[in-house]
Amino acid sequence: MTHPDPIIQAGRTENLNVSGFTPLITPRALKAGLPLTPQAERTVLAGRKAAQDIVHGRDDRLLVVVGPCSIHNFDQAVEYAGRLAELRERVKDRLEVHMRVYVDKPRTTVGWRGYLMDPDMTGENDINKGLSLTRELMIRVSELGLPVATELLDPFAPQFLFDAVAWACLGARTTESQTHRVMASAVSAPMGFKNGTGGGLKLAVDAIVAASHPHAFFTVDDDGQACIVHTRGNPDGHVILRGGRNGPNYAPQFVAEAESLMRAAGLDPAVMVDCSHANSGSDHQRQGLVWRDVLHQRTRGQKAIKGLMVESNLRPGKQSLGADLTQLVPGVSVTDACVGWDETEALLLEAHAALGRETVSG
Ligand SMILES: O=C[C@H](O)[C@H](O)COP(=O)(O)O
Ligand SMILES: C=C(OP(=O)(O)O)C(=O)O
Repeated sequence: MTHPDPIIQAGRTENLNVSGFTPLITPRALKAGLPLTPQAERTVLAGRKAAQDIVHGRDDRLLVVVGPCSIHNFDQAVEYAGRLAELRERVKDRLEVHMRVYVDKPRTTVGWRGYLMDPDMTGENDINKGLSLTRELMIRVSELGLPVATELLDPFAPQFLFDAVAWACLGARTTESQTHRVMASAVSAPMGFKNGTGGGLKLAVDAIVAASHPHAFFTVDDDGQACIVHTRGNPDGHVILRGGRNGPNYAPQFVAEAESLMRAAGLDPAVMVDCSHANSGSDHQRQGLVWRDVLHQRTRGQKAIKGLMVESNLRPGKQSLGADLTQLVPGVSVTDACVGWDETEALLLEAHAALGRETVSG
């Protein structure tokens, strides 16, 4: 007698929840079509070195990672990058400015997964197109002399994109993930590790220690061949305070706690504060308050503060992603609310002035 359930009839035990497989371009083919240009390469190398020097205390400037919560439009991202590249030049003696080119979005439950995963924002998930557009954008941004900062989320993405990345981070949802820690150990760029969504700080320091050691994991090589990667470990990790379930964590006692946990782990103390997320209660109008408070701590002598992060876009606020994409307002975030360009410029200039006074008094 045959079983009534067709799956049991067929005797299948795998791919029961898979609706299809689509071939993915190889890293080599993607890079051959969109090679890193010499100018972009110079930006990546200089951006990495500057961030490494800041993290290890060899450079007194502040690392500023600023830009959209998520990229969703190529031209708007290039316009933003053009403005930020000019501003970077004006403040570069005291601030090392990198642009958030965040294309792979972790979600609390479900939602649009970002430009890399779904560049058309239709739910079609044309990842081949997302890879190509993201790579082209990262190269364009780097060619402006502006280093690219991004979140490391999808396990295969670095092989396609990370030659164009100057600074990377593990987000609050993945800092405790073994998969992501071992991937971080392979990354050539300096990396920030956020505290967990619950506020856990020790787990970020544990992640830095884990990622600084050699590991092995599996992924694909440049030819798309499945392979085991053996890593050396990433020595350039730092903590990012982003607040947690119990509220913000940018106040001096949290910075001091991060500093002492890092010292206890034998690491150079290096803390970046994310002015957004739980530190602003996701209210973009509060990012400036956090920015000023942290700057004040730094100019009053808290040298473990090495960086600041701001979610910023051409225009302030956020909009929801409806079915009719023609209704989207240009330059407004479709994920977390961002400060607009004018405020971004004001905040960076204010920091530049404040750090000038630090030099004079320090
Ligand atoms: O920075 C982005 C978001 O905070 C994160 O991706 C989670 O987003 P969600 O809570 O809207 O899903
Ligand atoms: C997702 C982000 O932040 P977090 O991991 O802190 O939520 C982000 O910076 O885009």
